[in-house]
Amino acid sequence: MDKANLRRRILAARAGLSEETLRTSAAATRELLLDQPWVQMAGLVACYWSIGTEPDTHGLILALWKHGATVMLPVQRPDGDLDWAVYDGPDSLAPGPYGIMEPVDERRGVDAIRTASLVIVPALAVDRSTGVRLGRGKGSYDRALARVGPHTPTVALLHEGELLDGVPAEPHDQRVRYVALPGELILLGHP
Ligand SMILES: Nc1nc2c(c(=O)[nH]1)N(C=O)[C@@H](CNc1ccc(C(=O)N[C@@H](CCC(=O)O)C(=O)O)cc1)CN2
Ligand SMILES: Nc1ncnc2c1ncn2[C@@H]1O[C@H](COP(=O)(O)OP(=O)(O)OP(=O)(O)O)[C@@H](O)[C@H]1O
Repeated sequence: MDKANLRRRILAARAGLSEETLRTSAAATRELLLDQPWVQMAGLVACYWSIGTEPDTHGLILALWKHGATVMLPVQRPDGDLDWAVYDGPDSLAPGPYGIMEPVDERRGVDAIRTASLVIVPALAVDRSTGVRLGRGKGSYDRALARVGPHTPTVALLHEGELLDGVPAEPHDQRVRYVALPGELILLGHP
């Protein structure tokens, strides 16, 4: 299946998830991540402000922030690349492109992600054997993840059924090291 069809298939499946499933999945993923020492110890976390049927991050972000971590969220640039700005509580956000909430804080630049100690990204699917990530098709996270060093943990949040045996990959496609499913955190074994 090509990328466009796979995206459509996954978005259609997500559209069928109940509010209840979205809520319980988010809680399970949040607790699982917050239980990891390497998550608890991360001082600067790059995350995303979830929308619609994406794996929900709002509770996770609030918990990380309350715990004392600095959380950066993407700020969409017109060229498709991602700038970064710091979350400072629920009142620090305003709607940006695609209706996604973005921090009003100063922009830290596209390279700010290099300094994160933990990177949590949205994905529509991840390849179980290679870690290759399928995104929304704008290449934004391919550019952002290309700046992240090999020792920084990268985690894609997925719903059940989105960790696949085979995702179409092109040379520019970036991989993630972990996937977090509701109730299951998986360290992918790719080199
Ligand atoms: N929450 C979130 N923030 C993000 C991304 C993302 O995928 N999710 N991005 C990743 O690059 C960037 C924004 N790029 C985006 C590109 C396309 C669509 C998009 O196709 N949206 C659908 C509706 C989404 C839904 O409800 O599931 C649309 O507009 O029809 C969204 C964001 C940066 N911030
Ligand atoms: N490093 C890069 N610099 C500029 N453009 C890029 C880069 N990486 C990918 N692109 C472009 O982005 C477009 C979309 O790529 P692709 O379909 O692989 O996105 P994706 O990985 O699914 O989505 P995303 O990265 O936004 O989550 C492609 O046309 C690709 O050429």
